[in-house]
Formats: sequence, structure tokens, C-alpha cells
Amino acid sequence: MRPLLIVNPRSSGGKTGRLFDEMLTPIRRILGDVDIVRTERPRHAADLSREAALGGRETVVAVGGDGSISEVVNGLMQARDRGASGTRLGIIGAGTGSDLCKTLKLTRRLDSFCTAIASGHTRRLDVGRLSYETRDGQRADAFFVNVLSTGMSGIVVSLVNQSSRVLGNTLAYTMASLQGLVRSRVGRVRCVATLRGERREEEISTRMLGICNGRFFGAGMQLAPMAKLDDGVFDVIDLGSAPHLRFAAVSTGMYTGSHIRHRDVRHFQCDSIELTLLNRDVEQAFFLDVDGEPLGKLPIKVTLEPKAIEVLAPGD
Ligand SMILES: Nc1ncnc2c1ncn2[C@@H]1O[C@H](COP(=O)(O)OP(=O)(O)OP(=O)(O)O)[C@@H](O)[C@H]1O
Repeated sequence: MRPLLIVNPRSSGGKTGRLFDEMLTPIRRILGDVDIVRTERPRHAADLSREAALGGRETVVAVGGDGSISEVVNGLMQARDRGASGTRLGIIGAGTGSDLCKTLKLTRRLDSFCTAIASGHTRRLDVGRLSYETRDGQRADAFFVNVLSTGMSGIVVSLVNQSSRVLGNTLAYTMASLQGLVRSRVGRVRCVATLRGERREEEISTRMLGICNGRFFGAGMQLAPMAKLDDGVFDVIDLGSAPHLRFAAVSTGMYTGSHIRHRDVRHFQCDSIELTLLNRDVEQAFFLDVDGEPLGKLPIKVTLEPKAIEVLAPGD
């Protein structure tokens, strides 16, 4: 059966939509015949990939950025919950950030993406299963494959999402990061985590906390330099509760990964975790960033599904 390409024409600021017809020639040369469907709205890629997997499609290829890949993973996981677990994920990275591609060591060139798919080499990735609260207070479920975080990053991702990006992505991210820093608050978060059945419970004071399956987030920052996508654990990174200026210095270390050695930063591993915000007055500063997309708020419950997705990518 031919691979199904799920194309997000709005990714990379609309460039994917404008250039896709040109991309098709090299894609067909390397992959042969493919089926193509373009997304028509946010979350559409999840519906399309779920239906494809339930229909027995062997390979579904996400053509877009981290948001699109995450949506396709959501669809594949929904199908897996209904017994259809045989679909492989391919990636043609066409986003602005492409953090998962960095973690997967996929070279950001169209022919390299296609060659990785055509090679048939796969590896299995852990996936996070998330229960969260929507902004209007309903419980909802989702999956993530890279990084879930809350605190400053949740503010930044919401601002980037709302921005028109007329002045370009880098500027949009820089402006949002500065505003995110100014608006960030210290949350008192009750954390209950388990690792292979061993439970820990504590109250954490933090401006930002990440539950990391992958290593990179926020367009190239290394929130969790030690994270591996298939090791059966989440690396939890707490960036601490320092005053704004010191916190700015700590978070800047994420560009190189040096923040991990800072005394304000804590790291621990778990395979399930529950977070509840105790001081609800700072709720606006504790929305979620789920694989680079804004999505709901605390309280959350996260469990790890080991090696749940098969992805066409080189080995680690
Ligand atoms: N037809 C559509 N119209 C509007 N939005 C869409 C459509 N299809 C998908 N989307 C949304 O586009 C958003 C951005 O997608 P994606 O993350 O793939 O690209 P990106 O932001 O350029 O890349 P990255 O996340 O790697 O920086 C996602 O929130 C997705 O839900």
C-alpha cells in the first residue's frame, strides 16, 4: 500500500503550502507513488492519521512541523487504543522549529527525509499519555512525543501562536520569550511521580517545569540534554523559582544545555507524574506547551507508553 502523506499547508508560515507541488517531484522520485491529503484545520492531521491507521495503512508521513508530527502521533495512538498498532510514522520536516527532527537526528533536507523513509529502517519511540484540563475547565486527553512543559514556556507558546509573525519567526519567538519572562510567576506545584513503582511526592516552587521524552524544544533549546526517546522514562526538569533576572540567566543556558549544572535546576526521572497547581491565582502563567502547541492547563496526569510508536528514522 502506498504511503499516505498528511501535509500541513500552514506549516513554516505557509511555505509548505506554497512549495508542496515543487516538493512532490523529489518525493515521488525517492518514495514512488504516494497518496496525499492536505489538512484543512488544526487537529485535522490527528483525524486523518487515525482513520488511515484504522484502515490498515502501513505508513503515514507527517509533512509539517512539530505540531503536525504530534497531531499524527495522536491519531496513531488513538488507533492503537482501538487495536490498530501496525502503522509506521514517516517524517518530512517542514516546520519552523523541527525540534523532534533534531532529536531523531534527521537531516533537515527533503531528500534526506525521503531517504530515511525509503530505507525502511525503524525505531520505536515512547509516547506520553496526557490527561489535562481545558481552558474552560473540562477534562481532556492527548498524547505527546517530545516535550510537555508548563510555566514560562506555556506563556511563550501561547503568545507565538497568537502573533501574526509578519515580522518573521525569530522575532516572534524573541518577543514572546521576553514577554513570557516578564509575565512568568512562581507556581507551587504538587508533584506525585513514580519510577518503576517507586513513588515520590513533593511540593515544587517553579517558574517552569518540563516533562521530557525528547531533548530539544522551543526551536533548538535543549531542555533535557540527557533525554532519550526510547528509554522508558521521562526526564523531568524544574528550572526553579529564582527572581526574574536570575531565572533569565538560568533559562538562557538551555541554548547549550548548561542550565542542567545550575544550582537552581533540578532533574529527576519518572514513568508517571501528576502535577497540580496549588496557588491557582497564577493559573494564567501555568498553561501547557505540548509538543510546541498551547494546550490547556494543570492539573495533569501523564503516563509513559513504552515504545508505542514505530518511526522511520535512523537508530540512536
Ligand atoms: N489547514 C490548516 N489551517 C490552519 N491551521 C492548521 C491547518 N493545518 C494544521 N494547522 C495548524 O498549524 C499549526 C502549526 O503547524 P506545525 O507545528 O506543523 O508548523 P510550524 O509551527 O511551522 O512548525 P514547528 O512547530 O516545528 O515550529 C498547528 O497548530 C496545526 O494544528
